[in-house]
Amino acid sequence: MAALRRALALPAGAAPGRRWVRALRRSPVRVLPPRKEEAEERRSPAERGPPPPAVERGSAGPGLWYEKASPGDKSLGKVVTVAKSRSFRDRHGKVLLEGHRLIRDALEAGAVPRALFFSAALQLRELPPAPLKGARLVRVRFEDIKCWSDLVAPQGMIGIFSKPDHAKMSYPAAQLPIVLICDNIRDPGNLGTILRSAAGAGCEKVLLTKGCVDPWEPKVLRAGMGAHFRVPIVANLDWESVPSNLPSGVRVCVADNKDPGAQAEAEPTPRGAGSSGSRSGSPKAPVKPKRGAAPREHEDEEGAEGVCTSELAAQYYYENWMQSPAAVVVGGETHGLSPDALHLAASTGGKRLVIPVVPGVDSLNSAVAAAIVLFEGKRQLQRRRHKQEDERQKFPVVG
Ligand SMILES: C[S@@+](CC[C@H](N)C(=O)[O-])C[C@H]1O[C@@H](n2cnc3c(N)ncnc32)[C@H](O)[C@@H]1O
Repeated sequence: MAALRRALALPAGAAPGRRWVRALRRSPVRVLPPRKEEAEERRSPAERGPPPPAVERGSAGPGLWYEKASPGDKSLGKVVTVAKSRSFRDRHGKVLLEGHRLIRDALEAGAVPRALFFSAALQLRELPPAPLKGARLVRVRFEDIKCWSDLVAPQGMIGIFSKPDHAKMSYPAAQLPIVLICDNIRDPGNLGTILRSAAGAGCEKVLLTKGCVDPWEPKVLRAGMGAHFRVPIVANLDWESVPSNLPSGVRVCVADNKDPGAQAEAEPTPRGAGSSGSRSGSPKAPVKPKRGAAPREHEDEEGAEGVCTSELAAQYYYENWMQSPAAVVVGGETHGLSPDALHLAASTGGKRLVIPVVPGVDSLNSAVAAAIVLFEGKRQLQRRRHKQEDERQKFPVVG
C-alpha cells in the first residue's frame, strides 16, 4: 500500500481505491518497511537525504537523488494509468503531465512536482533543480514510458504534480485585456485548442464554467501544447461566480453563430449565381425570438422581470467592439450559448459577435470561432493604439 501511495505521491494515510490495492499486490517496487517509510515521508526532502540503500539509486546532480525502477516493474505503469483518471485528479488534487517541455514549463511556472518518472538522467539535469528536490524521482526504461504514453512520440518523461492553483503560479504578462469564458465546452480537443489560442493571443485569463471538460485531462493538455502554463485558467465556475472573476467595468460579448442577417437568406443560392456568399446586410437589429419556437438561448428564462437577453444587439465580429477590459463567451459544441451567458452579456452592455458564414453552414467549430474573435479583438486594440500614437505625434502636447 505504502509503495503505491509513494508512487502516486499521496500523503501517508490517504485511502486508495480498490484498483490501487490490486495494483499494489502485484507490485515488485522495493520500498522501506511501511511504518518507517511513512515517517520518512513526513520529513522534509532535505532531512530525507538519499533514498535508502534497499533501493538502487543514482544522482542527477547535487542533492538530486533518484531511484531506479527494477526491471519488469509493472506497478509503475498502473500508477500512470490511475494518475490519468479524473477521479484521481478530483480526489487527490494531482495531475499527470507528460513530456519534457510541458514539465519544464510547469516547473518554471511554479507547479509543484510530486513524482517524476524519466528514462535518461540527462533530461533531469535540463530541468530547474530546486523544485525537483521535493519530488520522488524514479528512473524507468524508455520502453516502459513508451507503453504508458499517450503521445505519438513519447519524450521519456512523465510527472505527477499537485493540481496547479492559478493564484499561486506565475504566467507571462497578459498582452490582451480580454477574459475568455468557455460555456460548456465538452470536447477535450476543442478546449485544448481554445486554451492554446487564448495563450497565443496573450489573453488575461480563461474561465471555464461548470460543464466544461476538465482542463487537466490528458487530451486537453495535449491539445493545449503548454497553454496551461501561459495563461491562468479558472475551472469549474458556476455562473453566479463568473462576475467576481472578471475585472470591474468589463463588457461581456458573446460569439454567436445565430446570424439574424442570415435568416432572410435561408434559401440556398447556386454557386456563382450571386455574390461570394457572405451577406451584405447588417445583423445589427436585436432579434426577438418567436414564442412557441424551439427554446433559443435568447429567451429570457426569468420572465419579464429578468434581463431581457433578446435585446442583445448583434454585429459582425470585425466591426468595432473591443474595449478594455473585455470578456468574450464562446458557446459549447452542442447547445451553443447558455441563457446565463446571454444574461451576463446583456447586463454588462455587451454585444453578440457574429462571424458571417455562407448560407447553409450553421456554425463554426467553437475553437475556431474563439480564435477568430480573440485575434480580431487584438487587431482592434492594436489599431486603436496606433491611431492614438499617430495623433500624439501629430498634435504633441506642448508645455
Ligand atoms: C458549434 S457552435 C454551437 C452550435 C450549436 N449547435 C448551436 O446551434 O448553437 C459553438 C460555439 O461557437 C461559436 N460560434 C460558432 N460559429 C460562430 C459564428 N459563425 N459566429 C460567432 N460565433 C460562432 C459560438 O459561441 C457557438 O456557441
